[in-house]
Amino acid sequence: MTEVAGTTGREGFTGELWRSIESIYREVLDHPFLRGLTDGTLPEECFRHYVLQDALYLREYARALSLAGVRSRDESALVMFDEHAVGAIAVERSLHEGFLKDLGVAREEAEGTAAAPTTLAYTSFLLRTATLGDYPEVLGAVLPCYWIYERVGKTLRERGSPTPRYQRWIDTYGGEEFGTLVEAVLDLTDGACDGLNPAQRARVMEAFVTTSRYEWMFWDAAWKLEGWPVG
Ligand SMILES: Cc1ncc(CO)c(N)n1
Repeated sequence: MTEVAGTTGREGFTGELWRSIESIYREVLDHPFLRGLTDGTLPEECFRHYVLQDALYLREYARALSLAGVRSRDESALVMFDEHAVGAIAVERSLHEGFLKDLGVAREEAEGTAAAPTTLAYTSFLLRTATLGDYPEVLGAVLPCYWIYERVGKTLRERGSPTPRYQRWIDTYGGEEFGTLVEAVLDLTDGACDGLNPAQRARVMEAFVTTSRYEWMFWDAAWKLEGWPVG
């Protein structure tokens, strides 16, 4: 193991969670959308689809984080998740001011964009789990949103991109600051899942795997310019 601290090679329950998605994560890194970000071949319309859908995603993700905070018994977790919810909204706004402006997408067009099937399915799953799941399951469901992006950000930063716009996107998630934040969520998850019985742990893992699948699907939907097949 080359990295001592950080979010790789973790022990404990979160380490187990990561090992359960290693094959999904490999498929994420190999996806043509992510390959295209770093070799510069990603068509602009796919990136545009991604950013428009991500703005919609982030609004709902912020709500799921806020619910995670409300559901926590721990005051510092409440503060942390609410800060992250604020952060997600700030990123959503910066997408409008940054990437969408840069891509020539007018605010009205962005606001008139409906959630694609995968965006709706993914955010519905997050919000359902955040409201109806047990608290540890909520943590399992939100964790890949942080962790996969952080690992993807670091890996893509190593690969680099010849396209300045794509490099800017990579830098959003590949920085040290995001890594520190993710580590705090990992530590919280390990603490909250300590003492769960095997059936409870299995449910946390199931939520973790489901979200990880949706992460792959989210990039895949942008790659395919996914829309509703009817209506
Ligand atoms: C789909 C998706 N997952 C995770 C993140 C990171 O917050 C994001 N911006 N978008």
